[in-house]
Amino acid sequence: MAENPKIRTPIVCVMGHVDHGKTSLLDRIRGSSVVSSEAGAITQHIGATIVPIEAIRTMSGSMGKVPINIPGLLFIDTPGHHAFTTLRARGGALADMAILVVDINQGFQPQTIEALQILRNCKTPFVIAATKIDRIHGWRVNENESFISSFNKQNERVKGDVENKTYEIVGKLSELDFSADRFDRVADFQRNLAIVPLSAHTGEGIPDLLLIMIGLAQRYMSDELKLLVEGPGAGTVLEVKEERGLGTTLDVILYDGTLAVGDEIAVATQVDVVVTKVRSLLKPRPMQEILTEDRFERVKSVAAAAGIKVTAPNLEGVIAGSPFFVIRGNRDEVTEKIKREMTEIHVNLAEEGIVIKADTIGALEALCKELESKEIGVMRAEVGPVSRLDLVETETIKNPAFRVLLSFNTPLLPDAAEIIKDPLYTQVKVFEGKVIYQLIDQYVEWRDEQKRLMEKQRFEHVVMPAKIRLLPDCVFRQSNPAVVGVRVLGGKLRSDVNLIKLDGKKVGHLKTMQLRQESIREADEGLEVAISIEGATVGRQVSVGDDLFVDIPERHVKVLEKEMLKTLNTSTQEVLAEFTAMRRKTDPFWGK
Ligand SMILES: Nc1nc2c(ncn2[C@@H]2O[C@H](COP(=O)(O)OP(=O)(O)OP(=O)(O)O)[C@@H](O)[C@H]2O)c(=O)[nH]1
Repeated sequence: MAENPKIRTPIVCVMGHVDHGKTSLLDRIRGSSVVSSEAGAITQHIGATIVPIEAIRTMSGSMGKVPINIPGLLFIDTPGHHAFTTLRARGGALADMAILVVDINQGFQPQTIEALQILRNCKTPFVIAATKIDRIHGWRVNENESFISSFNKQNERVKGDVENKTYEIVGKLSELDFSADRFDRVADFQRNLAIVPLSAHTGEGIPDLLLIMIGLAQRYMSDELKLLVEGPGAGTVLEVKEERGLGTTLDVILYDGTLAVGDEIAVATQVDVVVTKVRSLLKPRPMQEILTEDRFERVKSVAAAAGIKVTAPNLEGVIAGSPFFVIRGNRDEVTEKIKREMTEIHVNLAEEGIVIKADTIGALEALCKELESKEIGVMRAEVGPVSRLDLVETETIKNPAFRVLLSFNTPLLPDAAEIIKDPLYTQVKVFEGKVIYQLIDQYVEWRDEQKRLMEKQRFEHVVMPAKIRLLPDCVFRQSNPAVVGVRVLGGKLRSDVNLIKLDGKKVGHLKTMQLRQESIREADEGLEVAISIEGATVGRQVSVGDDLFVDIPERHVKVLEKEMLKTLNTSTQEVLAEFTAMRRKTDPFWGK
């Protein structure tokens, strides 16, 4: 038995990219724990597997000599970050710790990064399981051995391969600001992530993984794991299931206190809180009794941490992820608490920002936190599918960059899907996705592109600096309008601008521009073009050989100097400097 029974079993969730081996790892851990325990020592659970400390000690042989006061580890059987974000306790993740599975041969994938972000935001301690080492070319299997012992038996090439692949993972993690190393080289587990190379198929490295998890829990989490065995049960609904002959049942992970038959309990439905009485508590039958009629074994009570099936009246409509509390004379307090947990997201909403919708409160919070870390404000965050009303409300957001709805893992209702097809109905931009960071990337890419387009439009209307010289023998018409040949000395000459002399005196309005009889809108430095000037007569306001500036309004100079300077070529920058120097001779603050 555990030396200190007051610490409860830490709850562990396995996460990682599709097909990287989450289920295989869980199966292996389950299988090995059955094999390593004395018959009957294993307690069966619903929706979860408890690996008792004795099993971990047996598996790890001499490695497991360290004093341990944690009763074991409880693995949630459903892997993935959806489970992680849906299963909540006290406004945070239900899982106390996590294992992030990374296929050592494939390295990081989109969902690996997403899981990392979720874990970082939830401040959940975790370990990296670098799986499938048995697939490394030339690997010699040493079934169920510790990683180090099996690694030392490999040839140099294989060793080098493992090292390189591990370093690739270290490198990727460092890009994401995590400091990590192979577990046996980590001195401070609070600062550095441990990477445990292992194989779910051969069991190599599994003892190391379990020991590291135990070590982490007992060194850094003892406070959080203090158990109130005597208190009323608190848990999270893992699944709502119809069972033959039993009706609607709840699979519950109890993380605190005790739960007994006859207890009054409170759980949430989509719209309300249900208070009901526990009819029975069920555990799966041990393997050897599987043939008996009843698939479940009835128990009178359970203490945390445990996975248990609960039957009771009125459970229809209860939702997975709901809080589960035993009521002991504090009914109102408990129902209020559940209502709060179901609706309250622990994030800061911004005054100006986008709208987000997600399938669960946990997912909503994860998305919100990630957006916050990227300094993207969220004005409204809600659980549920995207409705027409959501779009109508998003439409009222003034800033077009925020007139956006991110829909994470939740469907668009038909009426909403209908109107987003037609830009006449709604200008709301909707992004849908199942991977948080990809969803955010899509939005950011769109937003930056919109910004570029808007800037481009604005900049197109800015009068560009240019300096020109009237060429000799090129006066085609004296006046009304004057038509003359000019050379662009610098900058960018565009039509429809006012021309002035170098001392600021007005000349006239450059109306049109031609190059070899073709109308053009723009001429760069060095070009010789014919221009028409309204309001000027050659010989009066201007003469052949004169140099002229394009007159730039003061507020355009501000935009040019403050926002566009980097986009201007050297020649244009030089003309701008010359022009502003002329203006600032009489007014040093002109255009500033
Ligand atoms: N050789 C080898 N194959 C493995 C190992 N772990 C998993 N696999 C294989 O990899 C594939 C995917 O493994 P799963 O455990 O189903 O992966 P998963 O991450 O649970 O997949 P999803 O639930 O679809 O996200 C299966 O074909 C497994 O047999 C391992 O350690 N070694």
